[in-house]
Amino acid sequence: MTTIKTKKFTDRLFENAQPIWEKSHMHPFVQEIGKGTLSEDKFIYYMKQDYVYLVDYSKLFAVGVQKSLDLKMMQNFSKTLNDTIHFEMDLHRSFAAEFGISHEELEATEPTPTNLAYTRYMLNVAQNGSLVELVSCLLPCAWDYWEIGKLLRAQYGDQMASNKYAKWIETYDSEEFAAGAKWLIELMDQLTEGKPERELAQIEKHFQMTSKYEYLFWEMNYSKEEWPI
Ligand SMILES: Cc1ncc(CO)c(N)n1
Repeated sequence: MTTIKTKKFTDRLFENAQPIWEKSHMHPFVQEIGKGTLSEDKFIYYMKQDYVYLVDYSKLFAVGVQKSLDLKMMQNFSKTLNDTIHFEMDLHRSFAAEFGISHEELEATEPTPTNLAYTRYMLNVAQNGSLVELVSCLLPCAWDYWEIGKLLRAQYGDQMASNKYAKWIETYDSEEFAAGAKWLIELMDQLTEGKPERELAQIEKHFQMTSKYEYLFWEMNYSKEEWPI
């Protein structure tokens, strides 16, 4: 007897996003983190922008708590919120300390046009859309960072001892970070089960859009985008 494995909705999301994700994976900013050759000024710029990004990103999990369908889901959203503001942002705080940047300076960072557009897009969907639409915005951030963590470990794992950004790779390749990404993938499949194509297409639109913003974020860091006025 042969069993037919039905394709999950997240398999479709993953496959269709590959052209965008691959552009992120090949981006010089990502590759130079992997090699440890990225200039410190670019990395510091990124840590500061990412810190204020994560403040808003965390709020999406808080909206998830509010929109949860049951207590288990609430626990998962609040755990991921907690992991983001403590575990993940500790990475930024420890790199900042290494580079002589205070917590106050980190928090006072003015988001750039790209950063602001990205977080406003997600917050708008979170506040005006459904739970599954919110998850479609959260997912590429968590999933592709996990992919990048695994990829850089596979590509440059043998050079980690001399890489000053090793802690970054270790964070996104960690069990803790993977657990959050895996939970969001499962949640997406659970919430989309039996949904009509019209709704799936809307969800995929958010997934693709936030994937594109992920790419733009790498680009923004590499060019150290600033407000022109
Ligand atoms: C821009 C961006 N996307 C995703 C993550 C992973 O949480 C992050 N730290 N920053």
